[in-house]
Amino acid sequence: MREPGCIAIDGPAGAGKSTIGEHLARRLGYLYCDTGAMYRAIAWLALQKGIDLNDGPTLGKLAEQNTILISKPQIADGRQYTVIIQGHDITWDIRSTQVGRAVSPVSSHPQVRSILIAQQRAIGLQGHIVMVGRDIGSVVMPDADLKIYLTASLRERARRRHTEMVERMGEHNPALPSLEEVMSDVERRDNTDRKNMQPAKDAIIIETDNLGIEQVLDKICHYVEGNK
Ligand SMILES: Nc1ncnc2c1ncn2[C@@H]1O[C@H](COP(=O)(O)OP(=O)(O)OP(=O)(O)O)[C@@H](O)[C@H]1O
Ligand SMILES: Nc1ccn([C@@H]2O[C@H](COP(=O)(O)O)[C@@H](O)[C@H]2O)c(=O)n1
Repeated sequence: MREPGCIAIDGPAGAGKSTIGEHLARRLGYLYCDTGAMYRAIAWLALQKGIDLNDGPTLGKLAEQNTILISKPQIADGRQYTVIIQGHDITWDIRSTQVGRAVSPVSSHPQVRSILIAQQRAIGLQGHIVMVGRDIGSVVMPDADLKIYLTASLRERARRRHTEMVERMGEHNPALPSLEEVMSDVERRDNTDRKNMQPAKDAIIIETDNLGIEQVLDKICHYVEGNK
């Protein structure tokens, strides 16, 4: 039996896709691709250029005409990878609250999706890869050998994201948003993303509210073993 060539991990914001995806790829010696970074890069560029986030055709052209380069981290500052567009290293900029608020409207346009999905498919077809996103198992790589859909309650996902911000920004930082603010941002994103984040029919759904990172990884590795 063969190893899975592509493992798709989908799910809503804060479900743990990037954390689990990166660890899993390292355990298996696979490539790791976070497709959310590509949508975020286009949202960042749209904000820089002052493009109307409702203007699908212009945003589609922006995605078509700008190459997003995603490479190994190179800089040891906690990044999972480096993202470059138009010569700018935007690895951390794409994690800002502004980009977080712009990315779902940008990704909702079919003109943007069709361009990025084609690029993601080309990456996925290289094989031996863990791809994380919203629609990897359902649309980008419908023939993926293993499809995982990670989820957790809205409150738990917001709590995780807020904890991460406290660690990064410090708990007395005046710019630190409250848990309620983080929760409403995550909820807004869920609502806009809903149409494009349905689990594939053959996805294994893992509820992670009561599971730690290692437990989720062990569960997925169990399915990887079962696929061999
Ligand atoms: N099972 C888990 N238990 C506890 N914390 C977790 C778990 N999985 C991930 N986390 C933590 O939750 C936070 C969000 O995880 P992560 O960034 O991987 O989510 P994501 O699904 O990729 O989110 P997004 O779609 O917004 O990028 C991180 O701080 C991570 O360490
Ligand atoms: N396959 C995907 C991946 C992401 N999106 C959109 O990008 C946003 C940011 O993704 P993160 O994983 O970095 O949070 C996300 O909210 C979606 O709007 C997508 O549509 N498809």
